[in-house]
Amino acid sequence: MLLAEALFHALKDRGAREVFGIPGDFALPYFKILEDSQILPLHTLSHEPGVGFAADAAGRFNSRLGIAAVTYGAGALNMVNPVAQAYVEKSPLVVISGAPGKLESMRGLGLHHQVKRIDSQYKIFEEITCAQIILDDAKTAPKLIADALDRCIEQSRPIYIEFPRDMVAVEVDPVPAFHPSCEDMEAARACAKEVLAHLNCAEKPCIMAGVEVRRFGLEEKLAELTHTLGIPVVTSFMARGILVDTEAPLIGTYLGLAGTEEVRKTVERSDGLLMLGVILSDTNFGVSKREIDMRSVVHAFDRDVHFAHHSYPNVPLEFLIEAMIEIASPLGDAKKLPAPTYPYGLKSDDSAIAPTDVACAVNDMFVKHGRMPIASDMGDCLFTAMDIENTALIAPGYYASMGPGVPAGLAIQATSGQRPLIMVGDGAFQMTGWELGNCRKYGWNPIVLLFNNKSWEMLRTFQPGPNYHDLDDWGFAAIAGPLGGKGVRVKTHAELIDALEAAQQDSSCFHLIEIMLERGEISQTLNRFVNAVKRLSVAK
Ligand SMILES: Cc1ncc(Cc2csc(CCOP(=O)(O)OP(=O)(O)O)c2C)c(N)n1
Ligand SMILES: [Mg+2]
Repeated sequence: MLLAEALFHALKDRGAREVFGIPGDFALPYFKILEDSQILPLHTLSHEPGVGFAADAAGRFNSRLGIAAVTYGAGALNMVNPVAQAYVEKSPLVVISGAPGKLESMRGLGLHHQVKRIDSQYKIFEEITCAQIILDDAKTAPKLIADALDRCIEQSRPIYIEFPRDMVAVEVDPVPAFHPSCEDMEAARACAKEVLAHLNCAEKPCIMAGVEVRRFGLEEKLAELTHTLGIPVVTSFMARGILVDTEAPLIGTYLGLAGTEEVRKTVERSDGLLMLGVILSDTNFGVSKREIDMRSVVHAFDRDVHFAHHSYPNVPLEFLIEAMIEIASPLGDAKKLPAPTYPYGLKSDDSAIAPTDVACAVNDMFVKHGRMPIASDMGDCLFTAMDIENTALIAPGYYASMGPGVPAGLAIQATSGQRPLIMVGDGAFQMTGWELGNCRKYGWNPIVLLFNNKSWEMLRTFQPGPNYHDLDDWGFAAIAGPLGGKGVRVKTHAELIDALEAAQQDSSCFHLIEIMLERGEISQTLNRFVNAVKRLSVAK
């Protein structure tokens, strides 16, 4: 078969459901084979940052591979930021970049889209991917692809595939099937026994579930384990939106001083905290009132399990949880643990809207129409999402780049068929919100909540005063129509409630609800977060 077909079959066999991309002359040959072969559907978007955010989100949502296909130089380097975000937030993103053919790179001419040297792009992607390959040899290409894709899956991190345009149609053998690296189930059982003994000795055991639980598709298994154990389960900030509709005794999301006191005390006062797949980042732990004593923590991450003074190497999270399920017995009573609480019942009146009112209105809408998956951008919209009842959430909770909101929402619908709720600030919408213009051709119809405070408000809360936080009023609602959707600007509770209901009643296109907020009007969670950061930075 053709090398490009072998690559696309390998991606599909390992769970990829679609490709997001923008072609260029170095990529046209493999794009043509992608279209002709119909192995995977192609969704083109308008700007490579959107392609990267969308492909990353598709992978996160399905716990499968996300595929971004671009051209050399101007395309691939335009996508560095989203790939970096995928790397630190552990997303299995596959970057395919077209590239010059063997002969043209030997003519001694500077090629268009080339930077310093022909391999400059490869070197840049070495810094933000866990594996990099160049498909320049028909004999070795199938095995190279198999090994790189398997590392993408097992490490849940991006990989880089450089595809010279004179190689796409060479005849090759099929790519070998997924082959897990050796895992020692006996080591996992020994580790599980020690973890459970550790929890058993603790007076206040607690489990914190992190992003790896989602990335490796372990929510059901973790729910089974934690329901048996009957001890409190929290998610990290990054992992908000997992364990939805499961029997896990989930008491909330750990946000340190920015979250609820009950969750904070349960975590920070635990003498037996088990962290499963949790990224040790400032956004997950930066506003802890009390440093978590890592000597009493067991931390399973990146295929290692760390105790205070020793570790078990190469114990995948799936194997550890399986081994714990085999021998787990109750340590507490799940029924006695408190469930998270959320705001409901927004009054339909002429009051001005505050961010927390948006969460309230969305919760009311979910009660009436059913929950929706949420894609959130960085900004107060993400902190507001913490007050929305637990539902699948794709958000940049660690690397914290602006821009993923709209592309991620489109990806959720492309890859799952579910109508998403997108939450985005006006600043972030100015960056990638225009991808909504692609909804009509693909029949996507997200409901978009645009928090318009005419401001980079998050930055203003950290640094009040300068005018450079002020944004102009772009009148976003009026732009929705020409982009193929419907837009409405809302200023009161009643207008917001009516706009949400209208959007629910009309699935013919995307609905952009431009929510006007006063500058300085921020969510309670962001307010607690900023106060905690300020207090802790003074205290140190
Ligand atoms: C790609 C990128 N460039 C700059 C920044 C830095 C930043 C973090 S938050 C923020 C303001 C966001 O404004 P928005 O109106 O979207 O939301 P809100 O604060 O609620 O009003 C900026 C500029 C980040 N994170 N990513
Ligand atoms: Mg704003």
